[in-house]
Amino acid sequence: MSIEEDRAVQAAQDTVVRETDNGYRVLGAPEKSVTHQHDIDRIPREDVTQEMLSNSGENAECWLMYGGNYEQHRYTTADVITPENVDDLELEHEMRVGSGSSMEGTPLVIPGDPPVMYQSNGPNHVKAIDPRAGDVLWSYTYAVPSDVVLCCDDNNRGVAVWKDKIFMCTLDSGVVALDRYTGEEVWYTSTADHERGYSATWAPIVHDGTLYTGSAGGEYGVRGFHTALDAETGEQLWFTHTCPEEEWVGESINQAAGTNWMTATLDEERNRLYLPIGNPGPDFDGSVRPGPNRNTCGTLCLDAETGERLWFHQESPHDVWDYDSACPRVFIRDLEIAHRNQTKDVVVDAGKTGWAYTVDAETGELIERSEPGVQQLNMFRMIPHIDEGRRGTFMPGGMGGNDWQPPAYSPETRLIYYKMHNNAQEAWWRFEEFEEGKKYWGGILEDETEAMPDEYNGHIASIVAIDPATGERVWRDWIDSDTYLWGGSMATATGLVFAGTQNGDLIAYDGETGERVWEFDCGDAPLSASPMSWYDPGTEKQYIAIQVGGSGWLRRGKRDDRLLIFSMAA
Ligand SMILES: O=C(O)c1cc(C(=O)O)c2c(n1)C(=O)C(=O)c1cc(C(=O)O)[nH]c1-2
Repeated sequence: MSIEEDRAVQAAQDTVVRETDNGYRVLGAPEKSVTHQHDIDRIPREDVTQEMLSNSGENAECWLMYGGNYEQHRYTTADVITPENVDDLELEHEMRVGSGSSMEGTPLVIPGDPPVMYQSNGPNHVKAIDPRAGDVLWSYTYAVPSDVVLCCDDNNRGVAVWKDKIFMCTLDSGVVALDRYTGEEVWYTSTADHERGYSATWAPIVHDGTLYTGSAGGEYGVRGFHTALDAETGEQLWFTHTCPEEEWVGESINQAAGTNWMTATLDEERNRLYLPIGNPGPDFDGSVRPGPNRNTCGTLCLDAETGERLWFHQESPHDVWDYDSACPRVFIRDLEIAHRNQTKDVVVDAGKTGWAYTVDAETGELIERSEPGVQQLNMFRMIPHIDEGRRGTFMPGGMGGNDWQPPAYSPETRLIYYKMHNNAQEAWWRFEEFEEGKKYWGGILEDETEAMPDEYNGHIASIVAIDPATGERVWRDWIDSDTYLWGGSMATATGLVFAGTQNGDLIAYDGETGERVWEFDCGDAPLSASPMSWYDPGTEKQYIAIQVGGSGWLRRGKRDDRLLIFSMAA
C-alpha cells in the first residue's frame, strides 16, 4: 500500500474531530474498526511466552514491553551501532502512521521471520507493521467516546503483549485485548467511569498472565488506583486505591487523585510493582486536604499478587506545586553503593522536583538524593494561600524537573539518563467547588520566564546523566531550544544514548561523557516519543525506531506525524 493509500485508511478512521473542555482536539473514530492493509499471514504464529518476556532485556532481537524490560531500563544489547560508526546510521523507512494526534509511544518488536512491530498512537490506534518492508499489516482503531475528559491530550504511549494478544489502554479508562495475528478484538474491560474524569494513556504490562494497569484523571478530582486483570479474559483480579483512606482527613480522600498514569515497573523476584504516583487533588489548593496527603507524588510499592500496599516514598508531601511523580521507575538489582559499602536492589526516580531519588527496593527507604538536575527556587518554601490572586514563583515549574518522560539506564555505564527542565512558573491559588467530571485544580500555573536566573535563560531543556549509587550528576547537555524535551531516552550496550528534542532532532550521545556523536534532523515536527531498537538476524541489521509528532501537554509544531525506522548493517 502506498503512503497515500495508507493515509486514506487512517483518514477514514478519524472522522470525528472534537474539542475537549480544555481545547484539545480529539480525533476519534465513530466505530471500532480493523483493516488489513497487507497480507497478515506474514505475522509468524508464535506466541510470546513468559520466558521471552522475562528475558526481553537481554535479547537483542526484540523489544517486548514499554520500557524494554520489566525493570524499565530502555536498554538494548544490540551492538551493531557504536559511537565510532553511528554516522553511518541510515533512515530506511518513513511511514505515515499518525493521525494528527499525540505521538508519545514506544513500539514493540516481536522477534521472528519477519519480526513484527506493534505501534500505537493517540487516540487509540494500533498497527501491526512488517519493519523489514515498512508495510502496515493490520490497523485497529478504538472508538473513543466523545465525552472523554483529558487533561493533557489524547495520549497513548504503547501496548503490551502476551501469547497471542496485544493490549492497549483506552482513553475512556479501559483495556482492550486484540488478537495480535489479525487485529480482531478479543475482550474489553472498563476499569473506571470516564464520565467521572478517569482516562488511561500509558502502556500496560503483562506478567504471568496478569495485566497491570493504572489510572489517570488527577486533574479532575478522581481517586487514583492500580488494578490487575486476567490477560486471557479481562476479568478483574484485584483493585487497590493508591491513597489510604485512614491517612486522609475527612472526605478529602474522595478527590485524592494520586493517579498512576505511567507504566508500572515489575520486580520479578519479589513479585512487586513500583508505581509512579501523581499529584493530590485539587492540584494547588492544599487547604481542602490537610495533612501530608499520603500516597501522592512519589513511588508506591504493591504486592503484584494481591495488590496490597507495601511501602511508599513521597517526594513532595502535601504537594501544592503539581509535582506529579510520573516517570517510570528504574529498578536496579545489586547496585553497588561503594561509599556505603553496600549492595542493594534499588528503585530510582527523578521527579518534577529536579532531584533523582534512589530508594531501597525492600523498604522504600531513601538511600541517596542526587544533585539537582536543574535550578531550584522557592521549592516547598512558600506557604500556599487560598485567597484568589496570592501567588509565588517557583522552580522547577509544573513541567519538572522530569515529567513523564521515561529515562534509560545502562548497566555498562551505570548511569541513568533523564530529561530535566529548567522552568520558572508562578502558582495562583483559588478555591474551587468540586464538580464531577470537571477540572478540579484549585488554581493555575503560569510560565514566568522573567524569573529565570540569567545564566539559565535560553536553556530550558537538558539531558542529564545521574549516578544512582552516589547521586552525582555526571554530565549535563543543554539543548538549544526555547521549550521542553518531551520524549524518553534509550541506551545501547555499545555506550550510546539516544534522545529526541522538540526541534525535531534525534541525538546520540556518548553515554560516558555526554559528547554528542550524531544528530539527525527528523523534519518539521517535534519528537515527543521514546526511541527503541532491535537486531534482525534475517537482515543482519540493527534498527532504531522512533515516532515523530507533537504530543500531550505541549502540542507544538506541525503535525507531520511519522514513524521513522533507521538501520545499520552489521
Ligand atoms: O494526574 C493525572 O492523572 C495526569 C495524567 C496525564 C496523562 O495521562 O497524560 C498527565 C498529567 N497528569 C500531568 O500532570 C501532566 O503534566 C501530563 C503531561 C502529559 C503528556 O502526555 O504530555 N500527560 C500528563
